[in-house]
Amino acid sequence: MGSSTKGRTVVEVGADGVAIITIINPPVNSLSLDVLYSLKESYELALRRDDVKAIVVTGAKGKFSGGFDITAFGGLQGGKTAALKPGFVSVEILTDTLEGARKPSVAAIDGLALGGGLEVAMSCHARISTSNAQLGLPELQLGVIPGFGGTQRLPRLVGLSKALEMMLTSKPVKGDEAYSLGLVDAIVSPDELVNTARRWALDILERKRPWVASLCKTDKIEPLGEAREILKFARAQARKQAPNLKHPLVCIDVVEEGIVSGPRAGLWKEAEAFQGLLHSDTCKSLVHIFFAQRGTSKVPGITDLGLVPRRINKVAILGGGLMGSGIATALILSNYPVILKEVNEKFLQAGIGRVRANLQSRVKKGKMTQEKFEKTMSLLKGALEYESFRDVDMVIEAVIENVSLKQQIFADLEKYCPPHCILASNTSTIDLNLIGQKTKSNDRIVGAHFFSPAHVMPLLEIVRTQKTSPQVIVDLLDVGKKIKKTPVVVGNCTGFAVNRMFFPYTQAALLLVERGADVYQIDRAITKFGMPMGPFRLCDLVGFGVAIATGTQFVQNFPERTYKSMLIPIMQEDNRAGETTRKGFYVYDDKRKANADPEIKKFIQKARDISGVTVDPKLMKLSDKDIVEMIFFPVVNEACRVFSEGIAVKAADLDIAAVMGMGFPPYRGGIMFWADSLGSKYIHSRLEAWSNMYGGFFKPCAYLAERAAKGAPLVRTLKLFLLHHIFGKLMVNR
Ligand SMILES: C[C@H](O)CC(=O)SCCNC(=O)CCNC(=O)[C@H](O)C(C)(C)COP(=O)(O)OP(=O)(O)OC[C@H]1O[C@@H](n2cnc3c(N)ncnc32)[C@H](O)[C@@H]1OP(=O)(O)O
Repeated sequence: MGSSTKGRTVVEVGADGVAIITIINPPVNSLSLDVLYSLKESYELALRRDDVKAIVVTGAKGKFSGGFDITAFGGLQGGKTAALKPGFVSVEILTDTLEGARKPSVAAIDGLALGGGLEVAMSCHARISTSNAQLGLPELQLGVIPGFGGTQRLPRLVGLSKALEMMLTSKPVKGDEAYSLGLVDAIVSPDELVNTARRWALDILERKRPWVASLCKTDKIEPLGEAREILKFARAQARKQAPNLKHPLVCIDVVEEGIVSGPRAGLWKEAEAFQGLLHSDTCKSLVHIFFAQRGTSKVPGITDLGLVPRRINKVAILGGGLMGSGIATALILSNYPVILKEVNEKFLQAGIGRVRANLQSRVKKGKMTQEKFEKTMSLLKGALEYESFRDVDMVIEAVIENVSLKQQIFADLEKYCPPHCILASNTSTIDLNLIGQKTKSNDRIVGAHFFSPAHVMPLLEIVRTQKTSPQVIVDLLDVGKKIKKTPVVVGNCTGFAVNRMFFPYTQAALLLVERGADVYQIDRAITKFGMPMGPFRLCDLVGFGVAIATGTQFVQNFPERTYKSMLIPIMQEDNRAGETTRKGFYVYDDKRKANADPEIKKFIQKARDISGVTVDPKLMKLSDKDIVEMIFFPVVNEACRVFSEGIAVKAADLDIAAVMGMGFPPYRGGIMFWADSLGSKYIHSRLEAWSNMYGGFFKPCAYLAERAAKGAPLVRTLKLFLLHHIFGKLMVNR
């Protein structure tokens, strides 16, 4: 491989006359431009050589291909890489060279065939797969559509409904399902894969098996009238599920073109649409999220030290409440033996019952067999004493947010757990230094902040103090990966990254309502923007008790920028505490459907009287855009503080924290990415103006002011940021 090339294919011709073309581009054999050119050359070579009778395409090291090289998107978008002629890959290489070849070819698929990878495989004349291989077209999760013929070939192989489902959900299918769908022609073990494929290719040549060009198949495509109905339904679903996204609709249009005007016309429409979507903001945002998510487990100064994660054989959890039982569920689901400790038998049984219910719901949904359920449950043991903690490697404390209780627990843990044991707390707000104050074990104390429900939500905030050892972080990152969480490593402060960024979200909403804005218009505007729910609906869901407890932490720690509204406490006094009491900002019917409640006007008036604020006519007729900005710019402001204080090392980590912890729409790229799309100057000027009108809550922080003054983006490159930090420290130390 030349030093400047990225990946290649190699050709090896066997004595049986079958040329094996292997894609080599670690780690996932992605299809870089170099790989694609090389694939074309390898095919041309195999077609030219008289000793080659048939062809097998496969991927090195048990992975067929993870699809088009996503790292190349940036270059194509920024014009640094010359744009490919539309149709160059889908028509010239895959259709004319591979599918149109006068020698048969078979794809031998192990590991994964995703996106462009599956599109290459579908251009071969047959596909052999292993049962565990993953096959899919997940391009829509990146804001584009399949661009190498997938929109045309997949419907012809598996039928329109299934193809649309696979593309619109981006969910791959396993080899076995692919076989039953007709996407692959046989399932074999990895050892037999290439040999079966080469035999299959020769059988095609000898007309013992059919020579199928997927693009010409018609048997799986529904008659036109029926197809139109399916497409209509898919469009309605896409509009409902993702009203802010255009590319799912483009995908459906492109599929339709192939059905109405023929696959060749479909290929051209696909090629043009792909080029257009590649340059969309949605694609740029989603590609950013793709890499940001993978970047969270790369922590400078921690994961680059060459430390190897230690084996965690057994975990203990303190507290079987909602959080503790959720964490226990997540751990046993990934085969960790768990001890769940409670203070008495009644609480213990309730905790174990919650874990059981979590697993049973998977059985009910058909996601788990009864046998697996029993096996998983057997990993959980209950305890009332610390005796069984003598051989645990990690403890996660998940008791109520009470500092002295936690201090006592950590002092006890130090006595009973082995000296190597990681002592983690699931606190969402309390300073970890305070929690560990009565111990000498601060190097192994760490925050493991899960989000509720812990066995479902994908984020794990790993909180390090200045004393937490890098080994402990590396260990916890590994556990996080094994239980399928996306970890974000952050520094220690009130609320850490997610809750700290999130607190202005509700605060801004309360401020606006007290000054005349409408509760329900705010929630509508925010959900239209793409949040799963608005701030008031969220308060109802979380419950007013929790909202008041966390709010108090922020009032105490950041008094200068906390908006002190009495609205929630006043409502709570009147026995409205959110969804659990069936009354909060909304009223809830038997089916838990939220309905607006005109009664809340009286509570708002009361809160207004206490704060002494008056209604501002301007805030009574805010546009949706104004609402989004007044709610989210304070969030951006806090994110800037979190970033500039070094609580998050990378701005991209905050993007992931916002998407996975707050439900910020990924297609807007996360909080900092979105802010930069609007510009620091604009955000600063808006905050400054509101700060003059409505007080310190909106005051832009120093970092935001500095970036705006320079007209610079909020996100500095990591290199510059680290230089700044190191240089700053040197200056302080002088
Ligand atoms: C024209 C075409 O139709 C357009 C396309 O093909 S677009 C691409 C479609 N393909 C995809 O969307 C697949 C994206 N990749 C994935 O879903 C997952 O990475 C995977 C299932 C392939 C592997 O998952 P997993 O084993 O958990 O490893 P994961 O950490 O995600 O990836 C391993 C590395 O491969 C990289 N990678 C994965 N897919 C890649 C791709 N298609 N291009 C470039 N790099 C890729 C990741 O960035 C990561 O790099 P890092 O180690 O430097 O962080």
